[in-house]
Amino acid sequence: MRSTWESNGGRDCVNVTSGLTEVVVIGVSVFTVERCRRIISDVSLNNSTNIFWQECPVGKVERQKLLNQKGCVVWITGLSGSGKSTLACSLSRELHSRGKLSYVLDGDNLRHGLNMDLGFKPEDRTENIRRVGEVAKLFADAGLICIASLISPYRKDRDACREMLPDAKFIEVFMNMPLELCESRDAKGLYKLARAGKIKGFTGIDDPYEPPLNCEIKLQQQNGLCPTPVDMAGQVVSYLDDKGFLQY
Ligand SMILES: Nc1ncnc2c1ncn2[C@@H]1O[C@H](COP(=O)(O)OS(=O)(=O)O)[C@@H](OP(=O)(O)O)[C@H]1O
Ligand SMILES: Nc1ncnc2c1ncn2[C@@H]1O[C@H](COP(=O)(O)OP(=O)(O)O)[C@@H](O)[C@H]1O
Repeated sequence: MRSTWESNGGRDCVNVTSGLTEVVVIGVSVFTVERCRRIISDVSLNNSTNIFWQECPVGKVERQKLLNQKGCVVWITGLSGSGKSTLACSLSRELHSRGKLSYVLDGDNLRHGLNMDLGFKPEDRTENIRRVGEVAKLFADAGLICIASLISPYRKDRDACREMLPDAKFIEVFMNMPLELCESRDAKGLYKLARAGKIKGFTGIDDPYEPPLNCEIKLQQQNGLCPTPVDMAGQVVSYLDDKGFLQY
């Protein structure tokens, strides 16, 4: 019998040749060398390796000039019923009327297609937000004002999207509406089902919503009244205008 010790990323690994079979011992596990080769091959098939970035002669700058605007992502977060979709539509309409190109990525809608394989477990929500962040980044690169409206309840997931979009191109809009207001609206009857225990893990009821710590725009009630969707869209448009996104 022959054996050799090798370092394996900090873990010890012993390669043993006994009779006809060469095996690899990692910790308490024993693998045949053939099995190890298959694992390594699977890893390199599952993770993209040997890939190269392709440049194109028409780039973001050219697209932005054509559109006379700068690509960015307006990320609307808040409880179910806080008015995310309503604001997204109102904002999109207002931008359109000013001749600015936008596109709405709505959580509910994306769960009918791109994200139809995902549920509402924390890891599914994280993957949901990651995918939408990547898609939003592509839209911003295309030069559009991308409006993403998702509950996006976990701060770390929203922050990960922010990191994908440097240079202040990620504009987080927090619908800071009290749970009582959202629940009283209950446009889809989901709060009622969640209170009755018929939906588990509902945001704000038995799953957490982590409010942003430093968002760009916070929308809330004033003197107990919710601003109209048009007023709220106006606040976001003013922000985009001030920051120079509505021209090139
Ligand atoms: N468990 C649970 N928790 C929260 N919401 C639920 C749940 N189950 C279904 N729904 C409906 O799904 C919509 C939220 O989808 P999102 O993709 O925005 O959610 S998340 O960002 O991944 O948390 C949400 O839409 P909005 O009401 O527009 O927010 C709900 O209609
Ligand atoms: N600014 C607002 N003022 C009054 N009602 C609103 C406002 N925004 C939304 N609503 C109402 O609240 C309900 C939930 O709005 P919605 O946009 O679907 O929320 P979300 O997308 O966050 O679930 C709808 O019935 C909508 O008409």
